[in-house]
Amino acid sequence: MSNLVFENVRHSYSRAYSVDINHLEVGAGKLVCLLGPSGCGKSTTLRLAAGLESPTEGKILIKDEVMADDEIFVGPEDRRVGLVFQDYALFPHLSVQGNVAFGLSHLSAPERRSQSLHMLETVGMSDSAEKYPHMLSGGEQQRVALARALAPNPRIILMDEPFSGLDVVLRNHVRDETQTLLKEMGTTVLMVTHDPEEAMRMADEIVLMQKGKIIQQGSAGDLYNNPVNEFVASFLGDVNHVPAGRQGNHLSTVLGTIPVPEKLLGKIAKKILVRPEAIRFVSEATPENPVSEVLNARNLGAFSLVELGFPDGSKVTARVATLQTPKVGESCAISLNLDQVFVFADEA
Ligand SMILES: Nc1ncnc2c1ncn2[C@@H]1O[C@H](COP(=O)(O)OP(=O)(O)OP(=O)(O)O)[C@@H](O)[C@H]1O
Repeated sequence: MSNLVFENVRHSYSRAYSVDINHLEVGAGKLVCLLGPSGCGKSTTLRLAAGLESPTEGKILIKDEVMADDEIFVGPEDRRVGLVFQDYALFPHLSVQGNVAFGLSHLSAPERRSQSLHMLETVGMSDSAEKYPHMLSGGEQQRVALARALAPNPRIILMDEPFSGLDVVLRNHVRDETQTLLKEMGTTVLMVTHDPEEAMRMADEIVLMQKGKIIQQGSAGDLYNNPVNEFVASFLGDVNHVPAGRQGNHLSTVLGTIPVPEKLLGKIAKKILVRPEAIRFVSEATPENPVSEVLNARNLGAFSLVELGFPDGSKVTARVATLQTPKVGESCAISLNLDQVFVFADEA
């Protein structure tokens, strides 16, 4: 069962499509992240799901009920969705409890109070029920915003960059806590983020967008380990761009020779993309394990980034466990873990 479905949904603010999605599904109980660079259409997709924008074409369903198509448009107040925005949008003149009770107007006054207190307890904020939003920290306001969104028992929670107002230390803590809570409650979530690490940390599924379109959808592992193109490979993590020359069914590079993937036989590929962790140090140099010189090594705690130079003047960055960090000036033979090396056909 999917809680949210987009079918051939297009939307434009002016002439070009800001969103052009053939198919998007958010399964019940899943936490799905819309990820992509600024302006790629993430927030518009979320606003379409919320009913804050209406599609130019296509169909949007929530729990199999049509929310928008050529004839029907269900407004945001009737969609039974919960919204959490970047700035939390709490009402400053209402107490914390009043904020959470706001969306429960269908209940009697005592029921509203007990339901809102229950939600505050769930997010660990019941001690602050009588406080006002300005008396809370950013992380606490975020929790109240989440309680307010969850209180009416929505069919899906829509979150737009919900952690971007928090400082780095608090952000990691609050997002882990939020994810645990949402999972415990079995809530279905569609969340916007521009931060790949946040998406990989939180999402069951990532939907990576570019220029209004979905480029790839899958688990963090799918996108990181099997990117469909250079954009996906580079967006999810660092890659070295290494020039390559074709020799029959092989590509020859300063890092060694690798077989051309079957799907690219007959196509042109002038470089390979190599994740820093694909480069390993080996004890002996061979034609397949070329020698490099360590130009620089930065210790980042558990691992180090090591800059390697080659006789033709090219450089790459390797990521290795700090305990295995070589010394600057040392010569090291390297090998490649081909699972973290990507080759794509050149775009014409
Ligand atoms: N109200 C608007 N009027 C006209 N164009 C808009 C409006 N809102 C967004 N756009 C345009 O639509 C496209 C998609 O914008 P959207 O805000 O959905 O992207 P986004 O991926 O959420 O970006 P960001 O990460 O910067 O918030 C962009 O080209 C943007 O300039």
